[in-house]
Amino acid sequence: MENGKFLKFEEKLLDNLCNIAQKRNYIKQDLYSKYDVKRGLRDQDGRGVLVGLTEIGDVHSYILDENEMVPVPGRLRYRGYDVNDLVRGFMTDKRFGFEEITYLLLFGGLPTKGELEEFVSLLANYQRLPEEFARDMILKAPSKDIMNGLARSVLALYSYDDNPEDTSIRNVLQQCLKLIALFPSIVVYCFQAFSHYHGNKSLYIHSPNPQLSLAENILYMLRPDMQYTPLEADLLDLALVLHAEHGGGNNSSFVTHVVTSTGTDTYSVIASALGSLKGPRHGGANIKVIQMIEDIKANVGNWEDDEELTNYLSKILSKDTFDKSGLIYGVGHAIYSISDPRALILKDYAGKLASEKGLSKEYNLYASIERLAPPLVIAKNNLGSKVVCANVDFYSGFVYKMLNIPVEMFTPIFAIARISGWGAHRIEEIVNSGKIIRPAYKSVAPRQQYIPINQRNCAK
Ligand SMILES: CC(=O)SCCNC(=O)CCNC(=O)[C@H](O)C(C)(C)COP(=O)(O)OP(=O)(O)OC[C@H]1O[C@@H](n2cnc3c(N)ncnc32)[C@H](O)[C@@H]1OP(=O)(O)O
Ligand SMILES: O=C([O-])CC(=O)C(=O)O
Repeated sequence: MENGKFLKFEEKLLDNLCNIAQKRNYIKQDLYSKYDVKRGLRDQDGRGVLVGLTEIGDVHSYILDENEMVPVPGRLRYRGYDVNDLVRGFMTDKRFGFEEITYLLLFGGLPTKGELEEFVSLLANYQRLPEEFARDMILKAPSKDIMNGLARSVLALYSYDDNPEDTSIRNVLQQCLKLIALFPSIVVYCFQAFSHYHGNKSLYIHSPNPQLSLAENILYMLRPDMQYTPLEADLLDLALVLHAEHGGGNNSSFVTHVVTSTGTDTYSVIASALGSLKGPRHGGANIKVIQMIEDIKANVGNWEDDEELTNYLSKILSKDTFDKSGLIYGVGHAIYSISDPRALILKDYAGKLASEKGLSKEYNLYASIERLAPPLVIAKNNLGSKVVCANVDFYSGFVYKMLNIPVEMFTPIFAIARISGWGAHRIEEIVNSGKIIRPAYKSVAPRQQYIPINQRNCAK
């Protein structure tokens, strides 16, 4: 078929197939309650269905009072340590925290000074990509999406591993450590390829510097002149620590457990987790928040007017504007209610940086949305007495923006952090050699008699 004709035929056929797919895949919504399906793996009261045990991360958001859930300010613990205490610890001592927290997540205890030094030097030795990897796997097929480039690179690393299928703890640990060390270079090179081939900018490929922390290396490789300030490196390090882990039930860590439970290799597992994190309802929300704020700035005449802002937020919720998903990004959380402790920390730094950089008006816009959006989300979704708050993705992008980090890097930075948690969860799943994860789906399709092809009617 000639090209023009094919395009018309294709368009009509796809429209038709799309209608059929929509209609034939629809399941009557009342069947979910009839069969007591735990949609989204949630119980009636919104709590997640208990599907596993972990010692890695603990997310706390309510207490039970006479069997009633009472919301409390959110707490996050890594291996039993409160994240606020961990952050205070390394920031007071003026050292970088991400490597130490990675050690804690993987090995279950805080390292001594000597243990940390050995661990840091191991990571530094793992941070160089295989010879020609950047040229062959990243620069030759630049992706418009850095998460896509990252996942593709992770899968490609399988081919450079002499022992990719070995799922012994020793081998998996080494694979995870190598990936943790390599993620900054892969992400930055994917970004450089994107900005050169899709943005017409000069191409910079700086090798990582083994003397620098992981956070410093991101900035060092990202910047054409390799320069960054201590404050920029400290804040990026803090952000990495805050994003490193969130229990076994968050979508990407659960994916890590699910895919690990099949017995597959580390590269397949981490690529799957990356696919999960990229989603706008999960880690991809940090990019969406920035786009949403730009959209609000362009469409709301006076951001300081609560009424005007509320009207626009309502239009976002009713799918009339912005990306028409009906979501106010950066708001709401599967577990937190009154507050997400990470959002509180990031908000604090966002406020300080904004006043230094003359961006207080924009900071106030964020703060207004944080105040105005929750009641609107609650009303729109009939959530009754539920409490909704800003999540980690709400202020993180604003902080990155003030550190001059490009928006395309936001979710990949989340991945650079969260791979520490994924590595720990993969090892925990293997050590405890769980069953293959395989929940049930009830079939609600009516039984059908086979119809020979010449007696069938067209789909309507
Ligand atoms: C790192 C992270 O993953 S943090 C989360 C990042 N994601 C976002 O910021 C996207 C915006 N927020 C959301 O979509 C949701 O709050 C989620 C996905 C984070 C959590 O969703 P749930 O666990 O379903 O939360 P919850 O039970 O409180 O939600 C109840 C209802 O309110 C809706 N809702 C919750 N938050 C929002 C929001 N910000 N905007 C619009 N609707 C919302 C949910 O979609 C859900 O509707 P449904 O019952 O029709 O599915
Ligand atoms: O726990 C969740 O559902 C989402 C998540 O990963 C986080 O907030 O860091």
